[in-house]
Amino acid sequence: MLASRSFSRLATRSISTRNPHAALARSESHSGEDVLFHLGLSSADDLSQFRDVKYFLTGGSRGRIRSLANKVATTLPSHVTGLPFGASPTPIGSTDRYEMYKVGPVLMANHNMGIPTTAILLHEVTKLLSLAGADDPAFIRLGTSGGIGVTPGTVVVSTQAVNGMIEPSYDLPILGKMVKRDTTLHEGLAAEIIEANGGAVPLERGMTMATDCFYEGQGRLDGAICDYDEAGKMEFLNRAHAAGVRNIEMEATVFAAFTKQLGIRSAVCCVTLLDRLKGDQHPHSHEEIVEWDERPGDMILQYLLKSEAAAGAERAA
Ligand SMILES: O=P(O)(O)O[C@@H]1C[C@H](O)[C@@H](CO)O1
Ligand SMILES: O=c1cc[nH]c(=O)[nH]1
Repeated sequence: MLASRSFSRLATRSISTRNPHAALARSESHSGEDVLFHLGLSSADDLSQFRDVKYFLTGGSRGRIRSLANKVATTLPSHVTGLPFGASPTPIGSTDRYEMYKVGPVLMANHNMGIPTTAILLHEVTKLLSLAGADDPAFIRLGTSGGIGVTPGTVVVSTQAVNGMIEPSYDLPILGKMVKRDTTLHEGLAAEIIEANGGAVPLERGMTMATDCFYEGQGRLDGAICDYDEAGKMEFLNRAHAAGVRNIEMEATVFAAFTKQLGIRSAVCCVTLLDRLKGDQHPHSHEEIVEWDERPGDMILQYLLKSEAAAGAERAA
């Protein structure tokens, strides 16, 4: 039995940006509107359809997000999605850089690969939801990763993100100075996701390392350039494991730091496609990889169902 208190959504607050110069920047745009350039939307559009967004789900691949949007549409009850039976979600805005869907209170978009494209999406989606006046939406990244000492197919629900130096920090050069930001994730949201999963998808808690390179940054020996050896790679991976890192991907630091800075509840849930202590190339079948790729999304569907049921019960009480 779920403690409905842990899923409570009654005490909410609007998502907000933190930029005292926003009005000035807007007055400089040729039409006076705030353009969300990569989403293909602007403050001049009717953004009221985003006011009810309670969850923003993102992951690298557009195919994963498209498939997730369809699953959300068929899994959540129609009084939540607002979609007629059999309707398929269609992309919103420009699909040139990102593909974005909205199904009832669930907004979904792919972020592509790596920190820079994820940062752009986070800025523009946060501005979008702030302009729309959305209340306290949770941001969740659903991705793939390389495990460290973890059985492939396991979803790691991150406790904290660390950078490629195994430090709990997102480092961004701003105005010629290195700015370091805290990468702590929201404990309560992770606990709700794990509780809702109820053991259906194999999961572990652990730190997630985000690197700026899939090959050298993750200590792979199979890139086009490699200036270290097997012993150096294993020393790095074992050091990361000893520090509590259980998987490696390429976005968790910016995701954690950005959301933490704006007080947005966030979680990172990435399935491990291989155990990096055993190799660098994906040794598993295409079918297994496809099935594992969907696991974080399937886990989050359970969370959405429980969270929406609790919200409905609270409204009725
Ligand atoms: O969400 P995805 O599966 O894209 O996350 C990981 C990290 C990189 O974006 C990519 C590398 O293969 O997969
Ligand atoms: O090893 C892996 C697998 C997926 N994504 C990564 O970043 N690394």
